[in-house]
Amino acid sequence: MSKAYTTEEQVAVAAVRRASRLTASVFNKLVKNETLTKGDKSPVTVGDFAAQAVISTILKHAFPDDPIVGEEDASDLRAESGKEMKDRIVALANEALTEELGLGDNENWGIGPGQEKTDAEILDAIDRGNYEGGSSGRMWTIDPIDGTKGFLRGEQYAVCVSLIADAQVKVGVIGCPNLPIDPAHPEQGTGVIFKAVRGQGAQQLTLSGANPTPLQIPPCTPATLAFLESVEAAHSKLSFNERVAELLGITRPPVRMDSQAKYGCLVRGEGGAYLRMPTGVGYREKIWDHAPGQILVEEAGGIVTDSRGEPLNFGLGRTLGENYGVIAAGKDVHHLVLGAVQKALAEETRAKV
Ligand SMILES: Nc1ncnc2c1ncn2[C@@H]1O[C@H](COP(=O)(O)O)[C@@H](OP(=O)(O)O)[C@H]1O
Ligand SMILES: [Mg+2]
Repeated sequence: MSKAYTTEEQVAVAAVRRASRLTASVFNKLVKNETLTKGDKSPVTVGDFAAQAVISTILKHAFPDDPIVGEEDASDLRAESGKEMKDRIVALANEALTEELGLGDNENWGIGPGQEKTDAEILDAIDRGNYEGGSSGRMWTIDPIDGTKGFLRGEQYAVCVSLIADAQVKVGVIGCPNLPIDPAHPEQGTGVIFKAVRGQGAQQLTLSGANPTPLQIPPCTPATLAFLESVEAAHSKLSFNERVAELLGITRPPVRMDSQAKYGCLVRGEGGAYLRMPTGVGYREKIWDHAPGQILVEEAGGIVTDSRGEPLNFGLGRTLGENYGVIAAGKDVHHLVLGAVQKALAEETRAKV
């Protein structure tokens, strides 16, 4: 019997590779040349839209009936005022879709030489990401540039795709163009793809699709643990992480990094636990920010829960619902981190009364 989700995995990897190459070229062509101190986010916007167009086009050709939950929508680009940006996006998306890459590509997926799309097709592809999500059936998630702040700083960001069926993540692919292939060997360069299929394990590849390496979270204790956490204090309550570290006797400083590259580093053993607690502004976590990471960690032998110890619920719509935070870690430390998180939460509650 053939393995489940083989085509889905191949399509998701092909889509993430092309979109990752596109984002790296947007950075080199646009971000480096534009004055970001003015707060001009247009390069990232162009990159986001074009990368979502590429992934969504590929998914539509391969799986025409599957709905998509994507971060972006094209309404601004359809207005006359969005024309210049739209033209840039269509050009970038077509460049990425038609590039000759070989390695697992397939003309039935709408990619390769001669596969240019019209403006309307590119805009429609972006808008296919408007699905509202839900607890039954298949759906894909796309986060074309996760960690936009990291992308603009030239640091970590990730191109993320997942397949969810009946609220369970089945396939997850995370492309990290700026992540070292092997931190112990910087001369090998950067550009990593993490992938996982339910029941079939997790692997790392290079962005060019080479050197598939199985991933298993290595053993860890509080003595060797460092928290992986956001760079942005607005995304995660970093002072809370400090208290949890204190309760666990953790002495290593946290590793701060943008995007779902944190999940990738966790499964490679660079850290030990990813802790993301809400900052209290009522923000709801988006499913595309955690679905690929969740399956990656679980398939590498780890556990992902919220601060109640409950699994993340991908069946509630575009968000994970009420925000109880995210704790991802190897089996040997997850319960310790969860216990310390609950203790720190109880302290906060006592301090309030
Ligand atoms: N107040 C908030 N709390 C938690 N996450 C938030 C947030 N505001 C934005 N985010 C999410 O945090 C993601 C980045 O996470 P990280 O800090 O781990 O890099 C953003 O993804 P995008 O960059 O794709 O928009 C965005 O979805
Ligand atoms: Mg994101």
